[in-house]
Amino acid sequence: MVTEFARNQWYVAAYGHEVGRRQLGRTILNEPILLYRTEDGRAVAMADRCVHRRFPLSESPSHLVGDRVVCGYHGFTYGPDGVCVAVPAQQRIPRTARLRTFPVVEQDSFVWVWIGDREPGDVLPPRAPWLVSPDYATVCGMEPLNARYGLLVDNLLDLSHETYLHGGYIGTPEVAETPITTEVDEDAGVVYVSRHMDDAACPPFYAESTGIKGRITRWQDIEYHPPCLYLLHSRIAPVGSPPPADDGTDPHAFHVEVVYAITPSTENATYDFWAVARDFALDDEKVSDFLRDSNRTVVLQDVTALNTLEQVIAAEPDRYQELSVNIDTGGLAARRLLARMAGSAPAQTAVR
Ligand SMILES: NC(=O)c1ccc[n+]([C@@H]2O[C@H](COP(=O)([O-])OP(=O)(O)OC[C@H]3O[C@@H](n4cnc5c(N)ncnc54)[C@H](O)[C@@H]3O)[C@@H](O)[C@H]2O)c1
Ligand SMILES: O=C(O)c1ccc(O)c(O)c1
Ligand code: FES
Ligand SMILES: [Fe+2]
Repeated sequence: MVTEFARNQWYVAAYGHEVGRRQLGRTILNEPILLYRTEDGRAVAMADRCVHRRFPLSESPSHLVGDRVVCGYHGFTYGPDGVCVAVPAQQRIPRTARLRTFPVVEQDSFVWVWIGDREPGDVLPPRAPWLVSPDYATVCGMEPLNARYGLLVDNLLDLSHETYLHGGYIGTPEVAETPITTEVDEDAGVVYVSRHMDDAACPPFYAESTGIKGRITRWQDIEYHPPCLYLLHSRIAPVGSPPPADDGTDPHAFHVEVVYAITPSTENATYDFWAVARDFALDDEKVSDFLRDSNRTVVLQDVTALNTLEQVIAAEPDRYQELSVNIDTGGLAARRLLARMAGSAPAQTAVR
């Protein structure tokens, strides 16, 4: 699986609601990053290391004064552009006293940062509009993973694991039993994996939230925008319901957009951002509470499994042998695109 990082890409650093008038520290692609919001509401990102003696500016007693951040060790003070504006006991400020800043885009409830040695230019992060749409109700969270990000990519691109890891929540026998189709849009660099189950058991995650009592038609349409954004268009309808109409309306079905942002922190740590947006029961707080708790449990089941796998793989000699089968085609396509983005040849593994 993939461990090299794709640089010159957008990565989710935080939810917008996490970035405010107190400093937040996140490490992304091994870069310690300080995040905070200026008094006029702009999210800023800069190196989380004082140029003087490396004290972290996200850690107390470092603190904000207006839009400036004051280092908590000897008082070096920096503006939101990273430039040092004051050092203790002298007027002269060395020209080199400045923090590297990172381009920031706030979009679809995420704070995205650009990590690389080039500027993003007009490249924007991929979209997840449901998370801020009035036509959807969204619950979200983030779990830190003590595992390399490629393990989470593999996990999310192959949902057959739901039958085994997530029984009683989102898994049923039909998920692992139903074959998938995989397509890659090479130009856009997007991987599509679809699994359409015509007649399946309805897992509690959907039975409780939609109120459906019997068996269902269940579509899982994955759209992975490497490196960071994963979308699962989930369509649930009572078995035998009509498909979406030609004009795109789909009144007989329930739709859930399951969004993950996979942000590598270090070689063996990852931020696992998750969000579940639904187009039904919009004002029902009980449904929101249920989906939030249920999805957090699902995420923690994956976190536990992937943390275990990380220990196993970290202890294995390099070039250990994997065996891939049909369910892995999406994950292998993702690895190929990620390796291309990271500028390295993908490790070959034949699908048998
Ligand atoms: N899925 C693929 O294999 C594939 C391949 C290439 C390009 N694309 C492009 O990706 C995008 C999505 O493709 P797709 O095949 O998933 O789209 P689709 O229109 O076939 O719908 C599939 C998914 O979209 C959701 N959906 C359908 N009607 C909806 C409605 N009225 N409201 C809310 N959700 C609804 C359902 O959850 C369903 O799982 C499209 O722009 C398509 O052109 C998809
Ligand atoms: O397949 C699903 O429906 C589904 C729902 C919630 C998740 O967090 C997920 O990973 C998959
Ligand atoms: S380490 Fe920041 S002022 Fe000394
Ligand atoms: Fe999972």
